[in-house]
This record gives sequence, structure tokens and C-alpha cells, in this order.
Amino acid sequence: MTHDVHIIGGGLAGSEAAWQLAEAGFKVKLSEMRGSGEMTPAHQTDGLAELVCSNSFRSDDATSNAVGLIHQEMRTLGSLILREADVHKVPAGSALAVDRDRFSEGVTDSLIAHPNITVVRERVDALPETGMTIVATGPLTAPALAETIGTATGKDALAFFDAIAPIVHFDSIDMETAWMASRWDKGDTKDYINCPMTKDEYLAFHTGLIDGEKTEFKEWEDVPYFEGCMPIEVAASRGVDTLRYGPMKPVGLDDPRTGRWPYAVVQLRQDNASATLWNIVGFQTKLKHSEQVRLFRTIPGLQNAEFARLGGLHRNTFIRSPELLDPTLRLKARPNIRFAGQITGCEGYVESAAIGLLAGRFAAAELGGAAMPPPPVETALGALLHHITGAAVAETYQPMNVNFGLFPPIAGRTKKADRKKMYTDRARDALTAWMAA
Ligand SMILES: Cc1cc2nc3c(=O)[nH]c(=O)nc-3n(C[C@H](O)[C@H](O)[C@H](O)COP(=O)(O)OP(=O)(O)OC[C@H]3O[C@@H](n4cnc5c(N)ncnc54)[C@H](O)[C@@H]3O)c2cc1C
Repeated sequence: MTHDVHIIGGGLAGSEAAWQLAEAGFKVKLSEMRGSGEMTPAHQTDGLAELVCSNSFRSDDATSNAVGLIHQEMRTLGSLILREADVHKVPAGSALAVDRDRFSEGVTDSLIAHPNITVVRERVDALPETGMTIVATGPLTAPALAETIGTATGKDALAFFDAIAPIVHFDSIDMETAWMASRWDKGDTKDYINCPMTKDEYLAFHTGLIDGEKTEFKEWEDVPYFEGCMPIEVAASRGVDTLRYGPMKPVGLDDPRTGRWPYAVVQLRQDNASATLWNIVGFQTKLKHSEQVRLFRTIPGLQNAEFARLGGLHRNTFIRSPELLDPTLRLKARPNIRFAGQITGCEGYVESAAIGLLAGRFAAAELGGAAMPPPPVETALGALLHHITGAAVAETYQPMNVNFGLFPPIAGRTKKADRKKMYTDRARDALTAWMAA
């Protein structure tokens, strides 16, 4: 069978993209290296859409949770991944969790049985020069292909072994305690949020970092740390004052409440264009998630912090999408190539499948000769896509889960308790209007 689109990688994103294209009537070749004697360091089977770690697609609450909302939007758009997740669901409260083997079998069988899809078990080592292509090879892209992607995108656009710092929702920061200033009071703009610490608070925090329970890593994740993204607890272990001379340096930062420099300071940097999300600078960590929440809420100003993402450390190959991709996920420098899934810098099974769904639909529209406008930013799909393809700050781009901080804020004064429902109601209306158009 000749094909209209070549999809490389049969994970969450590639499987969904293949389904969307095939259902739209286009012929797809899906190349997956597992099953040809190749394996990634995390996968265990030859099944398509294998879940490498947890079996959860997270919250299925479409009224007050951004992940639940994106589930609903994907179901509305005929997602194969969500269809099979629903069929192979296991009890997990309000979360959508699946029997991972049955789920993967369901996806594999559906794709193989589809008359418009040919699944080829092969490793692809170079980006195709011609022909419409979707690259969905994930965070564990095989080295030879990663190399050619690096060449096509500029070497420094491809990151390996990535440490990530927590991200906090702005509206959960206590700005009576924290204040805005430039970093170490250099420059004219007040771009950073500063959380002050007394000596006692700092020493207790330092002890918490040293003693806190850490995530153990598999052998393949045991990689050297780059000095620039060393986990904060590793820096802390080098000496009690190391952090006060590093990311927690208080120099030049007069606390408006005391008129003096605090003993140490925690700084947060804006993480998205609408300033709803803030990254804790230098706080990349492999502390367990529960430990991070407990310890980081001891920071004055962050006592009620709600986290859009917690820190973590794992190998992660992704491109600097906000500057490399156009709004329909095409590589600007080579528009025959689209990227989809975690390699674009979205994070998680659901988000990867969601971006695969959009890549498949954009490709189908292009083949059909009618450009598809991106979904509105008020939808979960649109907000995530917008973040990846432009709204995020390219220089500090890091993997991102879908969350309400990516959505345009609701205009006017609103009660916090009502806000999530307002986001999801607005999203449903926006998706309906977009589909009608
Ligand atoms: C160790 C680890 C644990 C994770 N745990 C979770 C978790 O618990 N929950 C969560 O939501 N997310 C988790 N993630 C993130 C997870 O990887 C993504 O959420 C999701 O699997 C990414 O989907 P994808 O389709 O982009 O990539 P994948 O699902 O990884 O699919 C990519 C596919 O491309 C294939 N491939 C790679 N290179 C080539 C090549 N050159 N030629 C042909 N085929 C190729 C691979 O074999 C793979 O099947 C984890 C990631 C890692 C690395």
C-alpha cells in the first residue's frame, strides 16, 4: 500500500495520529521499532501505546479538572486512546485508570485491523526528506533518529536527561509575604517573585532537603548531573550555605516589610505568557512528590501553594517547540514534518495522545486541501497546543502537563470555588463553536 502519511513511533501519540488520519480516509504507514528486535529502556512489550509507568490517565472529572476536560474533548473528537481506555477501565475513584495490557492490545488490534493503516516493525534512523511525516518517537527516541532531529532543529534544541522544577499557580502565592523584584535586584524590571526566609526557616528547610525521601531511579536513569540543572538536594548536600550562594542568594533584595535583605530567598520566574504559572528557580528535584508538597509549603509565601507540576528528574528528549513548530505542529524549517507527543514538550500519556490527535487532524486537513484552524485557547486541547507552539517562553521551555494555568484567565472578579467550572463550561462552548465552524 502506498501511503499518504508516514508516522514514526507507535506510542500514545503516533497511535492516535494514525487513527485520526485513517478514519479521515487517508493511508498511513506506522513505523514502530519495537517488534523488530529493538526496545526502549522503559518499554517492556511490543504493544502499541504501551504505558511505561503508571496505569493512570489521571482525573476523569470534566467539570473541575483540566485533564478530565481534555479527556472529554478527545472523546468528542473520536479518540482511539480514550475509547480503548474506557473499554479497559479499572476502578480508580474519579481517575481513569486502565488494565495496561488489555488497553495496549485494544489499540494495537484496532490499528492493525484498520484498512487504511499498515503497521511496519522497523527502526527509522533519519527524518524523511520528502513526504508528509509525523514524528512521534517520544522521550526515548532511538539515538540515530535523535541525532538527525538534532541536526534538523539545531543541536541545542534537543535536550537529554532533564531535571524539572516545580511550577506554582500564581493565585495560590501569598503576595502579602512575597514581593516582586528583579533577580538579585539587577536590572530595571521587577520580574521575579521573592519569598523571604529567616535563618531558622532556612536551616530547617536545608535539613528537610537532605533528609527528604528521594525517588529511586532505574539504572538507565543514573546519569551524571549537569551543573546547571543539578537537583537542589544534591546542591544542598555540598554544604549548608551552598544554596545561599546559589539559587537562594538574597543579595540586594530588600524585603519591603523589614527594609533588609532576608537570610535567604526563594525566587519564582514567570513560566507562561499570561503569568498564571511560576517556576521555582533552581528547584529541580528528585524528592518524592508528597515530600515536595510538604517541604515547599514551608517556604514563606508558598504556605498554600498549589502546584501545576512537581519536580522530577528523568531522561527526556524534546525539542524547543515554541520556536521550532508552527501552530499546526509543522517544523517551520521543513514543513513536510510534524512532531507529536512528548517529543514536543508536552508531558504525560494523555497530553501526548492529545497532541497526536491534533497532529493527525492537522495532517488530514492539509491533505484534504482545507487548513484546519487550531482549537480555541479556551479549550484544553487549544490551551496545551498554544503553550507548545508559541505561548511558552522558548529559552526556559520545559515539559508541561495540561492545567488551568495554560488557559486565558476568566475575565472579571470570580469566586475561586466557581472558577474551575467556569473554565470547563467556557471550554465546552468554545469546542462546540470550533467544531461547527
Ligand atoms: C520512565 C518514564 C516513565 C513515565 N511515566 C509516566 C507516567 O507514569 N504517567 C504519564 O502520564 N507519563 C509518563 N511518562 C511520560 C510518557 O513517556 C509519555 O507520557 C508518553 O508515553 C509519551 O507518549 P509518546 O507517544 O510521545 O511516546 P511513547 O509512548 O514513548 O512512544 C514512542 C514510540 O516510538 C518508538 N520509537 C522511538 N524511536 C524510534 C525510531 N527511531 N523508529 C521507530 N520507532 C521509534 C518507541 O518504541 C515508542 O513506541 C513516563 C516517561 C518515562 C520515560
